[in-house]
Amino acid sequence: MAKSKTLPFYQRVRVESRLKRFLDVTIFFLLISLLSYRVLLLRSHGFCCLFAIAFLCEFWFTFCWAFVLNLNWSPVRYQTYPQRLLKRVEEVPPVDILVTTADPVLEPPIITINTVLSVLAVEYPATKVACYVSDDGCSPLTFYSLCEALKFAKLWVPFCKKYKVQVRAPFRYFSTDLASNGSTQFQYQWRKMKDGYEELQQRIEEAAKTLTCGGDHMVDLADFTNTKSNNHPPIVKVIWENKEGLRDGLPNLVYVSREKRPQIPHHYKAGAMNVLTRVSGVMTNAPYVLNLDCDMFVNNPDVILQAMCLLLDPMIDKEYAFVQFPQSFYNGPKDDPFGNQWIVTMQILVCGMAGIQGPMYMGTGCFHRRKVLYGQSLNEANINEKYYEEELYKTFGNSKDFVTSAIRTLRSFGDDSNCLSNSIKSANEVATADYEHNSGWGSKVGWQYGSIVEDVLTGMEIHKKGWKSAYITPTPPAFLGCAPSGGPIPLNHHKRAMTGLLEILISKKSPIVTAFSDKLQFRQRLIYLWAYLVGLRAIPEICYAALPAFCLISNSHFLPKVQEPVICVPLLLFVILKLRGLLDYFETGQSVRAWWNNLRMEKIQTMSTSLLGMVAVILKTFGLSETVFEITKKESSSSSDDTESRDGDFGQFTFDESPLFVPVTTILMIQLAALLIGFLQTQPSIQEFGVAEVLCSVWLILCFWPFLKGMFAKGTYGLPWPTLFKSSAFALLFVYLCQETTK
Ligand SMILES: O=c1ccn([C@@H]2O[C@H](COP(=O)(O)OP(=O)(O)O[C@H]3O[C@H](CO)[C@@H](O)[C@H](O)[C@H]3O)[C@@H](O)[C@H]2O)c(=O)[nH]1
Ligand SMILES: [Mn+2]
Repeated sequence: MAKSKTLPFYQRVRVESRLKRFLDVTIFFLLISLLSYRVLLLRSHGFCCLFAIAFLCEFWFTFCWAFVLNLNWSPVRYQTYPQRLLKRVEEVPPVDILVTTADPVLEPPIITINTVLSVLAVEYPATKVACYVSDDGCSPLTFYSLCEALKFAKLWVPFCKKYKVQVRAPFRYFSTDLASNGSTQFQYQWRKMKDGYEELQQRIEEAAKTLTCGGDHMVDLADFTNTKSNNHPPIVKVIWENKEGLRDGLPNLVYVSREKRPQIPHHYKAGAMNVLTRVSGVMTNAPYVLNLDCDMFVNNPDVILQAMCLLLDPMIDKEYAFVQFPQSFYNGPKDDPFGNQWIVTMQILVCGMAGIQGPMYMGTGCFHRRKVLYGQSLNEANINEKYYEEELYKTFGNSKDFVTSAIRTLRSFGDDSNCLSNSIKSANEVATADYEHNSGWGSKVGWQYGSIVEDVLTGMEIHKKGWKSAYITPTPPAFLGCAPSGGPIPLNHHKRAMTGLLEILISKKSPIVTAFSDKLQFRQRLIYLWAYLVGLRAIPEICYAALPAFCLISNSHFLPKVQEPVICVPLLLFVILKLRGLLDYFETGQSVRAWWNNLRMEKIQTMSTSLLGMVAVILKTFGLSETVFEITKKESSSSSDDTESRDGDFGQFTFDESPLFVPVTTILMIQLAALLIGFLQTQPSIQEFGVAEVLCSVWLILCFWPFLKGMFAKGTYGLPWPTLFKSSAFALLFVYLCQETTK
């Protein structure tokens, strides 16, 4: 008995592998050897532009590998024990769950309400949960859907709790057939629920048609008359309040559409999160905040307890500022053809970060301590005298109610839930468009502005204060979202990330600039730098890809010839590097195919999205354009015909006229042209044949296979003419220049 009192709620387990360490170090030494070879060559042959470029690229690769080495060195995993927590903690703390949605077309409300339903049904006392939905689209359809979802929730939530349903997002739950082994009562209830959900779906579909022409609805939509998504007053509506305080009832549900005015910047998701933070602050003010994207439903109903194991452990030496769960996806196509299931990243790379100061904040599926979001540093135990009232108003804005709530938070006072309907007025006040004017929101407190990857930036600012973060990977996965399939969407998605990461690198908050004034751990700083530098790697990658082509066309070499012993170095490097990658895929139970798909997508992404991300940042720096948060289209694969069409074009690439496709098509054409020219030229003198260069070229063509197919396919599966035209122009120019320089 006494022993159970001292058992921790969680354990941090080191999971490093000797083999991987050995391979990582070997790769690093091979890279160094390659560099030394270049230096020797430059010394004996004198300066040569070709070798110099090769040297610079390889120097970059070595530099990056040092970061990777750091990342993979000491991974950890967390093991949680929720049962111990339940035994020892009498009253679990409240949590505010913040969900963002922004566009009823790109993010169909049926997806959002599934997330909301899964939130309302979590295994946690209903009195301790409040769900806030931010709607940046100011859409009556979203509001209507939420109201309808609430009616369904009154049946759904008790059903889930009674039968211990695992997946509590109805569209996923009903995507598998009824198991025949349940009791008859369960079977009856199951059918009833399924019918109820289908009706809900129908009502929303109908509303989508009629709302636009002003149909009559059971829900009061007066607030939405004469509103435009980018021009409207704040709308805060309590959809449900758990007035009686029933632990088994339904959690509070609040709809928030912050004020938008065309001339006032709204800072996209970061802005929406800050409004939600304030609205929830004046309403329920829970000490913990979980935020979810509208497509990330709760897949593991125990998730809050899991997080609490880390946040509440009495034996924690240093408090964790936030607890991040992995971003995982449902319904991923087999073998991850678009490389966006992130399995290795989530299961291996992030564990590497967890072994240092902690994972980055990934924007969704993360529990934050509210006081940390309010700017508290580690060891600054409670709000102290230095916070004069005046200063608080300066930081948090001019709402008395909000500042009062913030003081409670910063002083770690207990529960202070208000009656929701009484706080509507202050909620509207803090959701106005100019509320943040001249305040600390977006810089000192809350979600950070200045980059379209607000999450990484916000997390870094927290780490800079000396806080740690933790990472839990429970089975079944805590949250599941939808990953975009095929063609342009994942590339655009990636481009946005690249743009945002570069924005941080060149900003005032860059970890290089603040190196002497912040509390980032050295190795954690390297991790952030590595993430930001990824955005720059298009240049060395593209240059390196051009080298073999150049050599084939101009009949020269940048790699050792086959008969030279030193050829072993690049050869071994290549083989070990690929095997090392493969190891991670085997470890996470994936196939060789998945490894290959990810490998080639990474190549494709580097050369297209990183490049265009760089261009976007350069344009922003010169004030020529602004970076925009383009919302990713979410597929509602809830209906069965959707799944069929998905299977139909399974894994196929689709293209459009986006400039994103030009760089890769160009490089592909250059390789093809180079091989052709190379073979024609080397006929007479077999001696000069650059085997290594040919292999490089062929390897690239294999990586770009979907594009090669796209050059000959039709419709959306084919590369459009303008893209082909632009790319061939660039490729011809390259060939011409190569021949000119060797004349
Ligand atoms: O003006 C906006 C734009 C977006 N969103 C919401 O932001 C979320 C993420 O948008 P999405 O288009 O799905 O972006 P992703 O690239 O999938 O998001 C990843 O990258 C973002 C930026 O790094 C993170 O914030 C996300 O959590 C992370 O999932 C969605 O819920 C949107 O509704 C808003 O609320 N307001
Ligand atoms: Mn998303």
